[in-house]
Amino acid sequence: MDATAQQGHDAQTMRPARPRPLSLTEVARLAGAAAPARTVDVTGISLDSRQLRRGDLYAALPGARAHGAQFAPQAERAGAAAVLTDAEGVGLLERTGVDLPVVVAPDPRRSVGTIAARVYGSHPEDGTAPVLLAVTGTNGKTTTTYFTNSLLRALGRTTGLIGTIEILAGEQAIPSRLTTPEAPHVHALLALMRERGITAASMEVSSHALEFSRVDGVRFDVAGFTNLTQDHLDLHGSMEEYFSVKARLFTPGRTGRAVVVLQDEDDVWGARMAAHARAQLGADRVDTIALRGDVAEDRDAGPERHGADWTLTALTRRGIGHSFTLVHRDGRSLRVSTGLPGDFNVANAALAVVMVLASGTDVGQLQRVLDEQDPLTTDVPGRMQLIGTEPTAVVDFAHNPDALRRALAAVEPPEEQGRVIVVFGATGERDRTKRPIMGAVAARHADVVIVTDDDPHDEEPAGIREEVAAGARAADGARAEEVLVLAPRAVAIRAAVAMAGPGDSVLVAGRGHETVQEIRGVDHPLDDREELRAALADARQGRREDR
Ligand SMILES: CC(=O)N[C@H]1[C@@H](OP(=O)(O)OP(=O)(O)OC[C@H]2O[C@@H](n3ccc(=O)[nH]c3=O)[C@H](O)[C@@H]2O)O[C@H](CO)[C@@H](O)[C@@H]1O[C@H](C)C(=O)N[C@@H](C)C(=O)N[C@H](CCC(=O)O)C(=O)O
Ligand SMILES: Nc1ncnc2c1ncn2[C@@H]1O[C@H](COP(=O)(O)OP(=O)(O)OP(=O)(O)O)[C@@H](O)[C@H]1O
Repeated sequence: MDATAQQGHDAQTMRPARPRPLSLTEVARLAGAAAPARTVDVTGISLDSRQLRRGDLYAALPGARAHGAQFAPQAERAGAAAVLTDAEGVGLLERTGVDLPVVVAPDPRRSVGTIAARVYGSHPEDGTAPVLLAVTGTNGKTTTTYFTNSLLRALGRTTGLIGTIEILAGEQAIPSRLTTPEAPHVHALLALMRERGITAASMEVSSHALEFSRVDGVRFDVAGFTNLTQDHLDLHGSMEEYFSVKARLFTPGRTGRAVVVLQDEDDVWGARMAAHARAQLGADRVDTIALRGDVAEDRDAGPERHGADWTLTALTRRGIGHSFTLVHRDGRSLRVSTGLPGDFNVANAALAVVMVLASGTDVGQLQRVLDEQDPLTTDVPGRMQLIGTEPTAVVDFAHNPDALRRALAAVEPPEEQGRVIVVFGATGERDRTKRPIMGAVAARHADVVIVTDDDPHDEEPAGIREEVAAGARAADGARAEEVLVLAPRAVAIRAAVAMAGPGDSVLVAGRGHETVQEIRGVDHPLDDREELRAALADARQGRREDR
């Protein structure tokens, strides 16, 4: 076992075995700062004193709660070789009495990625870095990266993955903390992947990552866009700003090619992202996928409504999933199927296929792999995960209005033979505006709405539940007969199962693969899949005893 593997199960500690020492003078140059009075070589970079290793550059950055310079004494004790900070940080450093060489840059966060790329050698010039695929968008990033990972493996590649659920940089899977890790970890992981012989990697890129420079210095081969719907307005303020942050990924410094999904004729964001990508990268470096034929007919309607390169046709149900054909306007076509339920997984599967093609795969080879290995029928933990039948019981990660609407549609019993019962809540201290909207979506698409807790964080849980339930009660055109408010979550799940008949569907939404619920800084073990499984088993047992 090598040193990095011995560090255990935390992605934050994973580093390549052979960093490339970098002088502080070079650090200053990369940061656009004056040369330091004292120079020294650094062999790593960290923006967290708790994860710092001997010889690292400590990037002391301003944050929402604190300024990193406050933690410089801890960084010094951990063996920091130097500090990179801003003007405010210098003042704080002086008060701490830390005696390390310092580089002062106007906006140091913006140079962390470039410095990390150099010191870890994540993008060597000899072209031996893994082929890198990025997926961004409000929903579907995790699923699409699981799909690209599975396709690339089926094609014989040794693959890596960075995303919300886990990080794969070799044999071990490491649970993730963030959808996209901080820039030092991203570059360390990419360099480590190369050392371990990984030839292709898929990565989720969140809007937080783009806003906080977590993927600066990363050059992707192909970037994919799933969709843009309401979420994270607490960070971005407006949909326009949210779009412009996502659009940063589709620029020449960050990606070679782009693949953009066009949902339907009303999908302004997809059409705008395609136009933006074409303007930035050149039309021949962008592929669009129209999920419906009528979108493709817009080909000559101007840059905003540029028609699609690929059109999805012949969509049919296959088990609980779908099969379909992707047809290129030059006549090429691919038959694709996925065993994952939901129309949105058709979109995710199509995006994954076109991204893998765009990364340089031959159509014939890809078709063979699709036919022979069924790579798009792969498990994605907590995404439309079927826990039981009779009633159909599903755990899904839907935690915003669009995802919830689509997940509810996907669990609809055939021909109105049963009811839909949904259990969900909303996260505390995040986008409050989506709470009543999610309540209304649930009331319009489910027969019974059970509002409960998600991760309240430091917010009062009852208040969050009430905001969601108020939206459900006030919804126009509501289908729900009942809106119940029940907590804790395990009790809400049991109540849903207790009222479900064999032909009904129970959807437990919002937490997917998560295994702890955070309330006032304390993590409480909670896994929706286990709770639902246990509730179903008890209900079965109860029925047996009643007989
Ligand atoms: C809004 C946001 O992204 N915040 C991240 C950010 O926090 P911050 O800069 O405000 O940090 P702070 O606590 O004020 O501390 C300031 C600085 O001191 C450092 N520090 C702090 C304490 C200490 O003992 N030593 C130390 O060095 C911190 O590393 C930081 O650089 O930097 C921290 C350190 O890297 C992150 O942990 C933290 O993510 C928080 C936990 C978070 O929850 N982020 C979420 C919202 C997020 O990024 N989510 C997206 C996906 C969203 C989605 O699609 O659903 C993601 O990509 O995961
Ligand atoms: N293409 C899509 N369009 C709309 N909703 C989707 C799509 N794909 C998945 N979903 C819904 O969104 C939920 C989250 O899916 P997934 O984890 O793949 O997305 P994500 O973008 O990675 O989300 P997050 O960043 O919050 O983890 C799913 O559980 C499902 O309900």
